[in-house]
Amino acid sequence: MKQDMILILDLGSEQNAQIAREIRALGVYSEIHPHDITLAEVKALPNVKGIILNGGPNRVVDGVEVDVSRDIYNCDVPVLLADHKGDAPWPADEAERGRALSNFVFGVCGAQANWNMENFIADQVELIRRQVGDRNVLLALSGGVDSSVVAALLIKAIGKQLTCVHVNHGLLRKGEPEQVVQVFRDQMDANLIYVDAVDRFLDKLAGVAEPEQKRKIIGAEFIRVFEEEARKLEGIDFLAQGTIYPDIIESGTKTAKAVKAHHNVGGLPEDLKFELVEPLKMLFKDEVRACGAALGLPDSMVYRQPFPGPGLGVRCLGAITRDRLEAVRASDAILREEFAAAGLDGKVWQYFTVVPDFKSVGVRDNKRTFDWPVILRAVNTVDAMTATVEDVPFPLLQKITARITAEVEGVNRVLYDLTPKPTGTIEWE
Ligand SMILES: Nc1ncnc2c1ncn2[C@@H]1O[C@H](COP(=O)(O)OP(=O)(O)OP(=O)(O)O)[C@@H](O)[C@H]1O
Repeated sequence: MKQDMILILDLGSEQNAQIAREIRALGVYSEIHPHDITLAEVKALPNVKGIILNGGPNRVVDGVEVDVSRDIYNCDVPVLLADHKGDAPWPADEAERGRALSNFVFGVCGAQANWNMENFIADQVELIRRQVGDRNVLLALSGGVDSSVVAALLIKAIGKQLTCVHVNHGLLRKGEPEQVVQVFRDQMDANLIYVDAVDRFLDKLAGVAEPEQKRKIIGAEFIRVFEEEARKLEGIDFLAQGTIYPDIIESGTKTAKAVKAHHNVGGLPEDLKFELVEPLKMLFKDEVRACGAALGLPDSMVYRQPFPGPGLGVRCLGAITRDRLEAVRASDAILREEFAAAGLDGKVWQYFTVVPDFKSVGVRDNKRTFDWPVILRAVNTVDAMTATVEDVPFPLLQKITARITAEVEGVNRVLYDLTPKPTGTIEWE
């Protein structure tokens, strides 16, 4: 490993991830570990230059104040105890906090600012080669940021020892399956299995209107398709996954409550046993994007907005029909094009279209129409717990309306969803 490290030991702070990110922003690598790590485990970590004992409101667990083992205080690297008995231990002002961190990291610990993507990629390539040897790895490649960056990293490390499986379930956005094939098969010369499962998914979903039921069918069918492909292959020992650092932090440290189990290609049958390769598990999302860009993935893949697992399936409200699904896909493509042309694509957190399962009366070329509406949604959020509606310029809304009603078959109206979260959720289903 090439980079110096500042270790954050979790003594119940709610700012562990934030402090780690801010230290990394100074160019120094930082990892969060639980408070009961042993001195031997600390010593086994590479290049630890300093330790922050990060106390906070969750320090008292079941009436007992948690602490690290005594010998960590006497460790041969500087130890900073950030705990002011219940107060926020770090300055609230970002610049002041930056100065405090910089003083400890560089002034006290003498760490080098050598955390960068080039070194990270070089380290990971070495680690992946060491873990995998001459064996083979399987990856479910959605074309989303996380699995795409894992794919690019593994292609660099082990080339054709990686097999990627991309499942086109018919619920992807316009151009996405084509882009996966073009980037990974054509440009990166990867082993890519492209599975056209469109009919299979849409047949299974036919007539199913209940949102949770739709999500379950999509999830279960995905596992089934992926499992079938995995069984056709021989000599695969590893499964690569796009687990990222927030997935791990959110699965719970010993002081914080577990937020959620981290998701991945879970649900594979017991007899399909793989060892996991998770090269992004120490990266925050912005670092995953930087890694993807450094590996040469196109911006449209690396900086794409978040997209729900069940894809367009939850934006084609109620029971999915092929014609309404096409209306969602075509209107979504127009919205994305117009937002990009107006420079809103890098600014608005998430924007998409929804097609409900009812029609309204309209008029076109002096003739009565009876068609669907398209609902536009554009929201901003920091943590996805709350969201505000983007104040889209009215002329742009009018232009998008004109294009959608002219170009998308079966649509005669366009609506803008003005609802923040709460009371609406970001997605409609
Ligand atoms: N259509 C698909 N084809 C192949 N693999 C898929 C597909 N959809 C999902 N996956 C796999 O399931 C994982 C979890 O999917 P999810 O939709 O929750 O995305 P995610 O965690 O945001 O990851 P990503 O950014 O890679 O899409 C993906 O990382 C990928 O490995």
